[in-house]
Amino acid sequence: MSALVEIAVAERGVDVAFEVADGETVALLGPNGAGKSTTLAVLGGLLRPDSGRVVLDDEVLTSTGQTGPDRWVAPHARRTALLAQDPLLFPHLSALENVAFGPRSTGNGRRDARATAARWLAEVDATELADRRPAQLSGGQAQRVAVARALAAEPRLLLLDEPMAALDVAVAPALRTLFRRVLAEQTTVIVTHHVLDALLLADRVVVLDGGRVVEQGATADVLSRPRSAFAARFAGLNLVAGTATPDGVRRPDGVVLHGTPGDPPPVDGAAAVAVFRPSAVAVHRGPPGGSPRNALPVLVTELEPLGDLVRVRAGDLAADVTVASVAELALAPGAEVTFVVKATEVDVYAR
Ligand SMILES: Nc1ncnc2c1ncn2[C@@H]1O[C@H](COP(=O)(O)OP(=O)(O)OP(=O)(O)O)[C@@H](O)[C@H]1O
Repeated sequence: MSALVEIAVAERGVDVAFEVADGETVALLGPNGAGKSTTLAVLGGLLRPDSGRVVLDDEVLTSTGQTGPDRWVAPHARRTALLAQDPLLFPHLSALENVAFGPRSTGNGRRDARATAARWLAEVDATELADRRPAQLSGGQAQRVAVARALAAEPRLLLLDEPMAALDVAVAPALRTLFRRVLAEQTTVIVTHHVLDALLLADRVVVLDGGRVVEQGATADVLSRPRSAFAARFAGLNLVAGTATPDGVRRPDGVVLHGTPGDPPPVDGAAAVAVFRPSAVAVHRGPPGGSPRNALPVLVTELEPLGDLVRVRAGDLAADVTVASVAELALAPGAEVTFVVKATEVDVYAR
């Protein structure tokens, strides 16, 4: 089941277009207010766009402001399933009855629906929870039952809105493993703020910012060679945007970062980005002496613990340094320092 999405919701400043191939999982990424939940709501039929269309294989679910008659398929008739942060199980039904609800409502007999529900509960390792009411389930258990309920309805398109966000960090990995298994063949759109979800679950990512698609592509490509500031930050990489020089990128302020041009190399003078890891950055109090390294004068904005290291943030840029060097250099917000990175650590891509 493949999906075509081209929608605009003027009131929310959202205007996005992307496709989901059959069996593919696409992650919608982006900062708060980017339009991710709005897009999911339109896909699930909870919100009507001002214009655009949503097409699942050959069936038009939504069509507004296009040539031809408007079309609108009601949420329950779309065969899409939405799983949100909060599992939203029916409180008066057992776990098994909750999961059987979808098969029942698509016309299956009671016995068949219960058999399907039992199969899905087993699939999510929740067989022993079958007779419990939602109030007797932990957050992680309830979310597993909600996953079974969503999948038992055999949705043509599964919509996941930060399904791990409300869970303990201890529970999230098990659920992620479960999703990895059950999403393999399922056409899915997932909204997430976690890089691991994108890496482990999504074939492709679509990055939204300010209601627009700013970048999309195979997950590994976008996260290792981000073109947008958001994707770089999401992937934990530094990104400097500017125009291409023969061996680097010139920032609007004239500072040039030298690096290794990607393939194909950006055209001289065209928009380009330089990408490098925070761990490749050394922090100096003054300009580095003599060597031909890249030097970026910056103002420290924030220090964050990062395992054994400290992430030194300077606006959009970051350097990972040892606790000893933070002490030695007396790093603190407001400190004027130089981020230094070797050209061999910098990759340059066309934007
Ligand atoms: N119910 C609503 N009514 C009107 N505007 C809304 C509503 N919900 C969201 N918006 C606006 O629509 C835009 C897109 O918001 P949306 O919730 O889709 O973003 P998001 O990417 O899901 O953000 P977050 O990561 O914070 O959930 C924002 O400008 C937001 O303020």
